[in-house]
Amino acid sequence: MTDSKETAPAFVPHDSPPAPKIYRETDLIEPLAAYVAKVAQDAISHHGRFTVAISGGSLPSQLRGLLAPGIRDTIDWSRWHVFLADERLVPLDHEDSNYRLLREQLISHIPDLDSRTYPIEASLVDNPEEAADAYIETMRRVFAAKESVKFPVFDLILLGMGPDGHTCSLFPGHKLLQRRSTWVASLTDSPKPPPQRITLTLPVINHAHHVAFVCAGGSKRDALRAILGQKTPEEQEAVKDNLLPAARVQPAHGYLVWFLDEAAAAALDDLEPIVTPTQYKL
Ligand SMILES: O=C(O)[C@H](O)[C@@H](O)[C@H](O)[C@H](O)COP(=O)(O)O
Repeated sequence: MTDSKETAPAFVPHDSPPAPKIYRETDLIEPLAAYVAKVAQDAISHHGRFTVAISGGSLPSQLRGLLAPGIRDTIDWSRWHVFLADERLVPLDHEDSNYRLLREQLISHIPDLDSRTYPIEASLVDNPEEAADAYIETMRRVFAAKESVKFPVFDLILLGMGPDGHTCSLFPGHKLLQRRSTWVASLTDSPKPPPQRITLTLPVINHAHHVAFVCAGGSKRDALRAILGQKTPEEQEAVKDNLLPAARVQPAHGYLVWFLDEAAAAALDDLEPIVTPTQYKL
């Protein structure tokens, strides 16, 4: 079903956040690029810059539509500030590095964007806690946050989700899901390798103006149904027990959207009209 009245991304906080919007796309690349470009443009018009945090996995490559000439040239890249939503603690040129991936797929194609992209401190990859603290300091510099400012407010956080419902490096049942005040946390027991990582915490994610999940493929079927469908009592318990971290992503005053390809959206087909995926329109 096509939604012809797409609302423009906004930066005015909501008192009560709207229900998540679910976009179903045959190919995610173009609509995702159009969406990110629009959120960026609106952020820059509203407050002069665009702060974005981006996860790893397949996400950096799904952002390649931003480099298509018709989109790339419309973006004011000089106002972008790019963070890693989570990062594996490996050298920056390591094949597992999310920064390396993002740099190769996007950052290195845009002149000077590297100077406004914030990788982890390379010398701290063997010191997870210090790496997390150093990343908080980096964020504080960019967000100019005084000690009294509780959380940074990203314009956009782009996330993937694993088949187990993990997002960022927040894994089912992990104690990091309880963090209430830390901006960035470290872990040394990630079930998805490599085990040592840092990650934005749930309160930071839930303070963002916009959060978008990008999910492709059928492997996430069960998690998608549990999160976006009407929940069975068991699924409601699982959310309470932190077994589906992605279900805990609920921006308090912002917008949440899901970009699903056909294979992922098919998991929701028999849930209509509870869940009606639409197409993204500018
Ligand atoms: O560093 C990581 O491993 C990621 O940030 C992780 O949270 C990822 O986003 C999901 O596992 C989905 O990955 P895919 O998009 O590749 O399925």
